[in-house]
Amino acid sequence: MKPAPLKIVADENIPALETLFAPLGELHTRPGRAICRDDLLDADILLVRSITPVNRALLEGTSVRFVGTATIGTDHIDLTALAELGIGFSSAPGCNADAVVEYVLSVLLHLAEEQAFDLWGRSVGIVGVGNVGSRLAARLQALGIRTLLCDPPRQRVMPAAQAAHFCSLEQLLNEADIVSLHTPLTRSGEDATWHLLQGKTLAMLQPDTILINAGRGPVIDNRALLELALQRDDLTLVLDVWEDEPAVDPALAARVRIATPHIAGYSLEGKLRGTWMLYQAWCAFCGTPVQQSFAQLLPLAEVTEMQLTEKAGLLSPVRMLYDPFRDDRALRASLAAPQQQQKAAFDQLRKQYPVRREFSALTLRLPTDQQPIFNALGFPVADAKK
Ligand SMILES: NC(=O)C1=CN([C@@H]2O[C@H](COP(=O)(O)OP(=O)(O)OC[C@H]3O[C@@H](n4cnc5c(N)ncnc54)[C@H](O)[C@@H]3O)[C@@H](O)[C@H]2O)C=CC1
Ligand SMILES: O=C(O)C(=O)[C@H](O)COP(=O)(O)O
Repeated sequence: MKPAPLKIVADENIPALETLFAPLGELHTRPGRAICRDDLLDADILLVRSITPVNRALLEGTSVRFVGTATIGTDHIDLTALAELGIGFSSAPGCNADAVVEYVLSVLLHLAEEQAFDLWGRSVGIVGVGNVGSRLAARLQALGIRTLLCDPPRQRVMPAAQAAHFCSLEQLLNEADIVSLHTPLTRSGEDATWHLLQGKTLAMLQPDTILINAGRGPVIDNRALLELALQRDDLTLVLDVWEDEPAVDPALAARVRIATPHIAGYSLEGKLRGTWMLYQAWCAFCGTPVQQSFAQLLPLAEVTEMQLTEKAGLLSPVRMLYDPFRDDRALRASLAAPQQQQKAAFDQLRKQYPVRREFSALTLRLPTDQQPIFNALGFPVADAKK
């Protein structure tokens, strides 16, 4: 008897499923929030994004053998239940880390222009120095911008010489002009990040601080943040993630300078890399050869080169690739809809997100003396065409 084809159940918003997973068996796509146990009774593989809670109730009694999440974050996955049920698992570590870094860099350059401050005179405190945080630090340091790093779990396991470059959360909040959060969301243990910033820690923010959260919403107590924002109009808040997603508190959004719908990681490269990593993980899990290539997934960018004159500032190529105010306007427009439609609108903005390319997709042609700084920002550079 012919073996039954593999059954793959996947979130419909995972790109490149047709290319990478359809050849492996029967592909069934579903809205991520609707995936339920009945869908999985005879499934082999479950592929999700961050909006599907994956736990014992979803999986027990099904035939799922492998779960993949096309995301960096794993706070929606009960890893203990998966291990106890003997189900293989993979996330996609680092898949969209560069996209998040570029979101933060773009936000900072846009705010520096809007508020007329010198970014080189400010220090950036990075909380969580993993894939995202370390890459952000590397680009800022290459640009010559001062960073403060806080990552107690990493610091504890480092040689003393390296650990000395790290500081406590309190020191960071006391000294940084800009605070950017890049921890996972964890709810237990000595490094738990749930409400890492709450009344007491939020009160440590220095005057005129820019606070960015492109990690997970509940890392900041959003009610405490609103209370603080109502008292302190010196703070500039940038939120990509919200405590009760897909709901956004309109009162908080009104106090936030840049409000975006959890899209910091949504570069085309980042999304495709996520699916690609799951495909590779599945092949490794079942010992089959990798038969596709990542290169085939990634289309050439619409614009691959840009000529810059001597006078061009850092913002011009950055803005061309990613303008965070575009996403801010779209989210605010969705908040004008009747309340019962707002959550669906948040999901819709993410589902229909326009193509956004990473800095690596755009080669800048510019005078030799300008090349190092643009290169430090993350762009490939080449000599200007005569
Ligand atoms: N807004 C978005 O679109 C995206 C958000 N994310 C979020 O960003 C998070 C971080 O991503 P990665 O850097 O790739 O993860 P990672 O796992 O590489 O790094 C996280 C770092 O945070 C540190 N950490 C843990 N607890 C901490 C604490 N209490 N204080 C300070 N540091 C702590 C860890 O030691 C680790 O070094 C993800 O877990 C995900 O939730 C990731 C991608 C896109
Ligand atoms: O990778 C992560 O972690 C993220 O936060 C993703 O960018 C979130 O994307 P979705 O899975 O929610 O589409």
